[in-house]
Amino acid sequence: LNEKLVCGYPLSIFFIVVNEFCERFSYYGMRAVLVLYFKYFLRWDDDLATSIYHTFVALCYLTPILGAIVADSWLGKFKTIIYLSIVYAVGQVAMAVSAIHDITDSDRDGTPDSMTFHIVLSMVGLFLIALGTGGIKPCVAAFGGDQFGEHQDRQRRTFFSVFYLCINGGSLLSTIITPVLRAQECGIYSKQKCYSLAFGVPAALMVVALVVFIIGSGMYYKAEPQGNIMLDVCKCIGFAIKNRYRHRSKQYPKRQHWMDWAEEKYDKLLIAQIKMVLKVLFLYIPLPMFWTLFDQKGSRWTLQATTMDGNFGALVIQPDQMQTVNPILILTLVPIMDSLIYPLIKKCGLNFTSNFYFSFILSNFQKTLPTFPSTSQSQLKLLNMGSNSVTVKLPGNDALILPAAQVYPFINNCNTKFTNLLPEVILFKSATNDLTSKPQEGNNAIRFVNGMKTAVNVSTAAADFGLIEPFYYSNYSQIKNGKATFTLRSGSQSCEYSTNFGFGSSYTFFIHSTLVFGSNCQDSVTAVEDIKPNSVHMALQIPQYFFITAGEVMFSVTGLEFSYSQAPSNMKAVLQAGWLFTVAIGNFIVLIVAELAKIPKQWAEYVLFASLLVAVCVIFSIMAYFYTYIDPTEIEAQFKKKINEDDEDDKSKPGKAEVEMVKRDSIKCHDEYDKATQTKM
Ligand SMILES: N[C@@H](Cc1ccccc1)C(=O)N[C@@H](Cc1ccccc1)C(=O)O
Repeated sequence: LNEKLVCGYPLSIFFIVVNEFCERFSYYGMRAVLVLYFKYFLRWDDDLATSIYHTFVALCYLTPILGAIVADSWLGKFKTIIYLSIVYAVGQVAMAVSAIHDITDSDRDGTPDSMTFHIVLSMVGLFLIALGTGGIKPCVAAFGGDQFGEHQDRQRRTFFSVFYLCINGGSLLSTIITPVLRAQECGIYSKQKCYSLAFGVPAALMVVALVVFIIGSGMYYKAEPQGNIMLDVCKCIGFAIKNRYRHRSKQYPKRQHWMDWAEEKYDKLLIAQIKMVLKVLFLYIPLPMFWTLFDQKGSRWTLQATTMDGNFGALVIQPDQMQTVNPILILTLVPIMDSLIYPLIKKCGLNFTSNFYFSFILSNFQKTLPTFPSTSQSQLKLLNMGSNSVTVKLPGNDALILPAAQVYPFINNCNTKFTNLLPEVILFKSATNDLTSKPQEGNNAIRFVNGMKTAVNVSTAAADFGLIEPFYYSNYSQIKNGKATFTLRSGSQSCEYSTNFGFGSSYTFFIHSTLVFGSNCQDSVTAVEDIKPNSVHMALQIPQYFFITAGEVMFSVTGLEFSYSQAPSNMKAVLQAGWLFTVAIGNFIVLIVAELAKIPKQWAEYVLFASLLVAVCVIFSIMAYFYTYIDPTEIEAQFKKKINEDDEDDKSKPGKAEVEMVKRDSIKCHDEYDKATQTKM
């Protein structure tokens, strides 16, 4: 093994953790701006953008199986990492090139002329990235683990914690930096949002990751691949099932494990290794439920943040920036957990979920949405444009006193007739394209209704509402939070109207018929709140991030190490891939339940997830209680020793019946396997 040690750690792991830092920077940085690239550069709608995004993420966790098989059976981990990193870097470069609008912008108007070129190149890029990032993922962690000797268990555990810290250090930096890069303007002929830079920097980091990994080349311990192990595993399992079926009659004695039915044909060491793998894979069955919840951070939790108030005083947090809370918490929690809380929790055996808390927060924030009309109803607003209050009698309602410059919103059946409304009372029936959900990214959706007899032009620094005809309304425009000043113009006359906005509201501003242009038209515009601003503060998401991240630290960091330590020597990467496969299934559950099944009530969906997770926690605790830790190296050594002894025996006692030998070995090896697996978890 590795001879160069620094403080008891092999020097080679330095290159591996730096490689992981850069690779995760590259992956998360690119992912942070991907949906926006789809939406604003490729001009896809929300549904297509989110579907392709989730498919890409799921693919990234499916490809580890491919990488692991190649590494464990054919190329070895080192070469697999090198080759797939090259594929990965090419994919990142393809993404960066696909985002250069100037390439196909022959008319130089700032928009690409051949969208097909950009779509095809970016899809090829994403496919290569998924192949690269997924393919190397199980290899890098397992390769890092390989650098430690048999007696360096403690150091290996610390390595997996530091490895996790590097993942989160890289992802934290990139999720802060790439959105800033994207917001820059760049271009040769015309300036546009700089997606090419936002993808280019992650591409550069991937090249750095590859170079760093190659520099460490001379220092690594490189375990040799041991043939097409996965094919052998599949054949062996298939034979065991077939053989068991052939000998199903009661006259054949039972065997301790169903895999023992492969003994007639397969090496006992291989059978023992398959038993180890199956034992761990069985324990993985409930895991996808955790990832289902965990991966909603990127989708549901970010959407939840768009309905919250992100004003932190000097700092205004954007909804997608809330995701950085996860790596920040990891960077603080991993050291605390490792040295203090984790040993304590391990002693008490506590387990918890953040989802019930999450459901509680959710039920609160939805209160800022008004009641929208059903398909048989319409939303109407009565606006008194006069200077005195008026009494209005609505069909089926008591008389209503409507003060001057006030609006009365109500929902009514479509066929209701209104008669005898005073001339100064405007009946405003909302159009079918009315906003019925919170505006995106915490913005405010604003429109104007012109109650004057002349057309009025309305504009602010951030938006132009255009010329609004008499008794007509403008389209919605998005306004950021804070103070906004609107300029109202008619011919050469103008006046200004100012107001303050929070986050995620929608307003209709009514311009009174009595408006007189001058310096100020504060009293001649009435604001009607269609959707209330977000009243629940984004800081309230921090506890739910805390709980899910604490769960991640206890579950994911240890899981990485567990998958390594419990895997037989020739299937280390395969078990890492098995762990990542549970992440892929979790993502598919999100896709199916959250995206396709479309449970009508959001709270019901969360309660469903929370209940499932609680049930899964109970099942998992029982399974983990009965799991017995094994030492694969010891078991393998014993088997190898036994096989060598038997070979010697065979040479000295020629002609011994093969079947007899298989039976005897089988009994001995079972005893050894059982002895090595006696220690409970
Ligand atoms: N905590 C995450 C990183 C993260 C950063 C920013 C937003 C969300 C998440 C993390 O450590 N990820 C690890 C392990 C992992 C977790 C979930 C699914 C697969 C792997 C990673 O390797 O990316």
